[in-house]
Amino acid sequence: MDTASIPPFPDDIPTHPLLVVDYERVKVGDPEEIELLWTAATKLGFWYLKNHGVDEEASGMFDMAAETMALPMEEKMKYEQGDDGMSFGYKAAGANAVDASGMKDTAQFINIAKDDAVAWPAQARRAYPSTVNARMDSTIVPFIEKSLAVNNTLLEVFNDRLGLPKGTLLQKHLREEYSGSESRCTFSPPIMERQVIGAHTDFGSLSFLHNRLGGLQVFVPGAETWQYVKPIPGHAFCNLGDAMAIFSGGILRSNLHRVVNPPGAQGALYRFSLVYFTRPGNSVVLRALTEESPMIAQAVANAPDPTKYNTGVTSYDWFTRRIKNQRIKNRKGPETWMASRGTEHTELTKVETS
Ligand SMILES: O=C(O)CCC(=O)C(=O)O
Ligand SMILES: [Fe+2]
Repeated sequence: MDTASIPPFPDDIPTHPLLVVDYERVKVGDPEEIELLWTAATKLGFWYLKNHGVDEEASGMFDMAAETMALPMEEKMKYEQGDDGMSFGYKAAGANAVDASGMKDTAQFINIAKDDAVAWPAQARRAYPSTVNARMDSTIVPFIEKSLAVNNTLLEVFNDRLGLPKGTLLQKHLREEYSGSESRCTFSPPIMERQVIGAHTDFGSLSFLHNRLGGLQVFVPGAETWQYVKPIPGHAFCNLGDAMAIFSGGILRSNLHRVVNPPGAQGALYRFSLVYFTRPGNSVVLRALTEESPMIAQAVANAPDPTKYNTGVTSYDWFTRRIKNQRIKNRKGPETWMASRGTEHTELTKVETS
């Protein structure tokens, strides 16, 4: 998409402001910037990240997404992710529910496993359309490698601020271990009446999101309504997912968000978005790291429901359950949607059908 021709995000609709974190300053250990990141991560779990250095690779990924979405449907469906709870590959629009009533989503996805980028040119997890293979070397591997580096830097900051022994969080996100980590490109047509992606918290640890058009909304704790967050050129969005909320005993927030048709003049356009998701290794058990950090032990001791931080399941099980129960083909009734829920399940269930 020609970014210069994108109509501006309307200036007359309310948006939720996010803190702007400078990646370069975080990387060199600037204490003020780290404090800002910590505030963003503990209050809302969403922030802008500038100076991340991944814009060029992101731009290539948008091109790859356009090339892939333009393939004949029959070709794309050869790489469909299926109904067993795996998310790598292609997802057709309408394959997922967006709410308890079983309303269908409007987004197509092309998701590429971190494990396939690392193993390339060998295949680790699955095969992809020719448009993906053609850009593995030039675009996808560089995008995933850079995104991994950014997310790992942020994970190390959280590790230290949570009082965890050095390397504890990185150990749970080993490059060599298979995981649900992946890049995702989404593509959705201008449809006002339906949600693009239903309300959810992210399934893994850290999401690094590049948006050109609006449509992303957050449900701010204590607020009455969904609020747009505005894309700013050169700024990515970052947000934390369920695994970090659980590891930290709720100190870090995995906030609810959803995607609707972009507002204003942007609403007439087809929407692409791009995320890199860092998720824990498949074997990692999702539990609060109370033995590793007195701060986390304290947070769990003070939590209204400490049991929710001891899930008893691996990252693989958590992820598979959530993906699988979103699939329309697996739907039996509202209980299937409920079975797809993450850490927001207990506190914010009521907003999910709104
Ligand atoms: O497209 C977006 O703006 C966000 C996508 C998202 O929340 C997701 O894929 O988890
Ligand atoms: Fe998300």
